[in-house]
Amino acid sequence: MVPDPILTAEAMRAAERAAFDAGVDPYELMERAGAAAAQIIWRAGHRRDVLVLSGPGNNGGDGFVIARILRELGVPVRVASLGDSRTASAQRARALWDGPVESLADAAPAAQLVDALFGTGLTRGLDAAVAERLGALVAHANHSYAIDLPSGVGTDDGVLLSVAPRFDVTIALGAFKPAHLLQPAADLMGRLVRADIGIAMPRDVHVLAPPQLRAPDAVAHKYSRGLVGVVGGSMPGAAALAAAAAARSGAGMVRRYDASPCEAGLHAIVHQQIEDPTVLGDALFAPRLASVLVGPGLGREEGAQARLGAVLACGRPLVLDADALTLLAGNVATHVPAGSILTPHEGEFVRLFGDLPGSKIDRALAAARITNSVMVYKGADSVIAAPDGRAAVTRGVSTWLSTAGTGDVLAGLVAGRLAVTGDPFRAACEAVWLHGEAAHRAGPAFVADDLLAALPAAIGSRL
Ligand SMILES: NC(=O)C1=CN([C@@H]2O[C@H](COP(=O)(O)OP(=O)(O)OC[C@H]3O[C@@H](n4cnc5c(N)ncnc54)[C@H](OP(=O)(O)O)[C@@H]3O)[C@@H](O)[C@H]2O)[C@@H](O)CC1
Ligand SMILES: [K+]
Repeated sequence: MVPDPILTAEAMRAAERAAFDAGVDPYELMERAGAAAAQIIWRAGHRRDVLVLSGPGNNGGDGFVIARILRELGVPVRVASLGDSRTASAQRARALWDGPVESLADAAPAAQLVDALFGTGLTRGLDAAVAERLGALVAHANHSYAIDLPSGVGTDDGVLLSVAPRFDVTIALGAFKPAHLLQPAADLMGRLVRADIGIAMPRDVHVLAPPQLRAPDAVAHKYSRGLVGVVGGSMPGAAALAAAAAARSGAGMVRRYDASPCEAGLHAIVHQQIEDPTVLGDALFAPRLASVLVGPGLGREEGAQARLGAVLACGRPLVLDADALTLLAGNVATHVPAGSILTPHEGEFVRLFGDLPGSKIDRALAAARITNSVMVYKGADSVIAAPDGRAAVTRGVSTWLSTAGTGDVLAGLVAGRLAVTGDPFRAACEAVWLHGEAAHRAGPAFVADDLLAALPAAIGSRL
């Protein structure tokens, strides 16, 4: 499956320039964008009156194309603008609109509202009066559509430059932009649709796509399918959740190494109680271990630090989560073996990497480069980033995942998929997708344990 690209405003302009260099007429691109958006609005099936708000740039130009096409389709359309159109393409689109143009301040509401005020060219927040008028017109409409982006959001980082309303539908032109996926802007998008405008684009940064998984082959055995080690510590519950997720990830076998006695858990999981970090280190040198997870339930006391040290020295592919990340603060650049996977949430990320500049995608990529490892930067808008510049961003993840233990389940899944695939970026992407899919299948108000039962079906859906 070809993943959906995510481009910054500058990368989008570069793709646009490349299309022009290849012979595409600049106005033709605006026609394509406007026509694609008009078709989406038309097909949404609401043919009641439309008010198109048109800004000074090319986003406003798209608005005039949309207005003209919808009117040709028989929809009653009015246009309100913020003033003159400033680009050649927008002026041409405006000239082809043969209806009146009202002022934004005076325009009466309509059943359908199209926001074509600002897109990727927005550099600062809207004037308060404009933002307020936009909000009022959206609130009045039964159906609202944002063209490319809701006016007021920062394209590249998803911050709100001014107050912006929530739309029913957002039509991303050409590519998704970071704001479509990153919070808080992502929350305003409503149903997010991408309109193809037929230009080539890089896909290093993309929306997390459903993975293509494989059933074990005929000669598979438990070791060839991947042996996962889960190193726990003083709190066995979190390690038990992680180990159970690893056991249902498609891996062949899971071994737990805890400091304390193990309470009853899955019989399929082998448990070893090892308190001495030297003995733990020796156990982890087992050549068959295809991945080792440490962090869930590790604790933060001195003994935990020693156990973490044994893991960092073991030479197996690592997944570092939870307490392991807290213990690594201050040493992350020097102590994390290259090729590991780190799974920080916001607080852990800041403790590890401080105040890195840029969007969440930029920060995840920078952290991946600093550690030469894959980053799973968790949240409502999780970003998976690799040191080579690839990144995948989640979309539409269940908000019910914000409950205790779901991070432990994800960490176990990541370790499991790492044991299966041997490829950190791919493993992280597969695990994050399966985790989100299991959450959808678990429905509302689930507990982390319920995700475990949903995992086999989530895997089955991608075979
Ligand atoms: N790239 C592509 O492939 C394609 C792109 N297309 C479309 O083009 C859109 C990008 O167009 P764009 O670059 O003209 O920017 P846009 O968002 O319309 O606004 C810029 C204007 O607003 C102004 N301005 C900025 N902030 C302001 C504020 N707060 N309050 C007031 N004014 C403000 C700014 O002026 P200045 O900052 O200089 O004052 C400038 O005049 C993109 O989102 C998509 O819809 C498609 O047509 C075809 C394919
Ligand atoms: K817009």
